[in-house]
Amino acid sequence: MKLHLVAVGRLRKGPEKVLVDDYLDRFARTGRALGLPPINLVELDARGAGQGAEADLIARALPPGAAVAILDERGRQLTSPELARQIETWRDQARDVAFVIGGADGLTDELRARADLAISFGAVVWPHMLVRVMLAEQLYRAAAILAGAPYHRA
Ligand SMILES: C[S@@+](CC[C@H](N)C(=O)[O-])C[C@H]1O[C@@H](n2cnc3c(N)ncnc32)[C@H](O)[C@@H]1O
Repeated sequence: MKLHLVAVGRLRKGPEKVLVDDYLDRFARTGRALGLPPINLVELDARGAGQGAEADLIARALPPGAAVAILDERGRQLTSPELARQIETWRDQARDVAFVIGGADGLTDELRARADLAISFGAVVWPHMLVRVMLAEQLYRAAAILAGAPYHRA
């Protein structure tokens, strides 16, 4: 299994980068004992070329055969344990997974149609850099749930 986080835009030095790096480090440490690999962050820079150019970059970044989990406000609002179980299922199937976060222009209908899962963090639209932070935290939380660690207390 390989895990990829495919995101439009480059995160510069700043609070969001500190948080993303921290949660991805924690995921790597907690996931090791669970057979979960570190998350490979793929940053795509379309330099404001628009949704079509971003879609092309995303399509090229998706490993063949990988399950595609897009972040989309119109998607499903999973509980954290549900996300953890989904990741466990992909791990048990030895399935590669690509989590995809769009840029300012969002994701295309084509990508929405081909996605295996669309994850929503609520009906409101969040800035993509904050979605990256929230996803990194939820992935770490998922690993903590699977490990039975006390981080998740709900
Ligand atoms: C600024 S938003 C793009 C908004 C764009 N106007 C649209 O209609 O999709 C950038 C990216 O953040 C993610 N995103 C924003 N809000 C979200 C939410 N509530 N749940 C999940 N992902 C979200 C999506 O991947 C989106 O493509």
